[in-house]
Amino acid sequence: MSYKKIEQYEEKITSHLVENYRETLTLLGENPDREGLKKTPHRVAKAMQYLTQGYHMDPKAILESAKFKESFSEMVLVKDIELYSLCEHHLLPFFGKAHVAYIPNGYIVGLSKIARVVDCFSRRLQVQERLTHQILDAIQDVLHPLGVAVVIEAQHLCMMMRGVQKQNSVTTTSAFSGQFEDERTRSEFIRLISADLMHR
Ligand SMILES: Nc1nc2c(ncn2[C@@H]2O[C@H](COP(=O)(O)OP(=O)(O)OP(=O)(O)O)[C@@H](O)[C@H]2O)c(=O)[nH]1
Ligand SMILES: [Zn+2]
Repeated sequence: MSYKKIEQYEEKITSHLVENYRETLTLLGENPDREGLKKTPHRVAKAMQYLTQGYHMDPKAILESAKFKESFSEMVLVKDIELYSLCEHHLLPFFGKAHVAYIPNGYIVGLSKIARVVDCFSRRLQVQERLTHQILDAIQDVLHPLGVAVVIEAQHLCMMMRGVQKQNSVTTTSAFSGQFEDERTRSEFIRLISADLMHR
């Protein structure tokens, strides 16, 4: 599809979303024509398209774009990558941090690309477990490293604002491959993500 055609297609989707959000406001008992709400359907449509833009991103292309041959073979850890996602059950946000490590096997990757892969999968409708595995699989498939580890700690607004209403619960999910399945390597990773090294 040409750039122009993609733009036209996206505008069409936006205008359908706007119509839907106008109707939603009415169904919720609001008047979508009152001053403060006039532009709201358009704003929400744009916001939701932004928050789900990950569907149009290719995580493998992101990683391939900065993959470098290198013989370094110690653990590389990018921790505290903030993430914002939407739970697929309620379309409410969940947010927190991802910690991602890999052990290179001939190739390293630009560090920012790891954070971009986290964004690429976060900006979709998700469950935290699948998000964790998708990040691991993308890195595994492109870099073929000796191992990958992903830990995500997140709070879910669907558990805080509604439903069970627990304000302080944090959900931790993890996925490990290769050398991280070994107890010693995994413990080293856990020690590093738990340590406040920057502030010593
Ligand atoms: N495993 C998993 N569950 C999630 C995630 N995000 C939300 N949930 C849960 O999805 C479940 C959906 O359960 P349902 O019983 O169908 O929905 P519900 O009636 O709205 O549930 P309550 O939240 O308990 O009121 C809830 O238990 C949510 O807490 C996630 O990332 N992973
Ligand atoms: Zn939810």
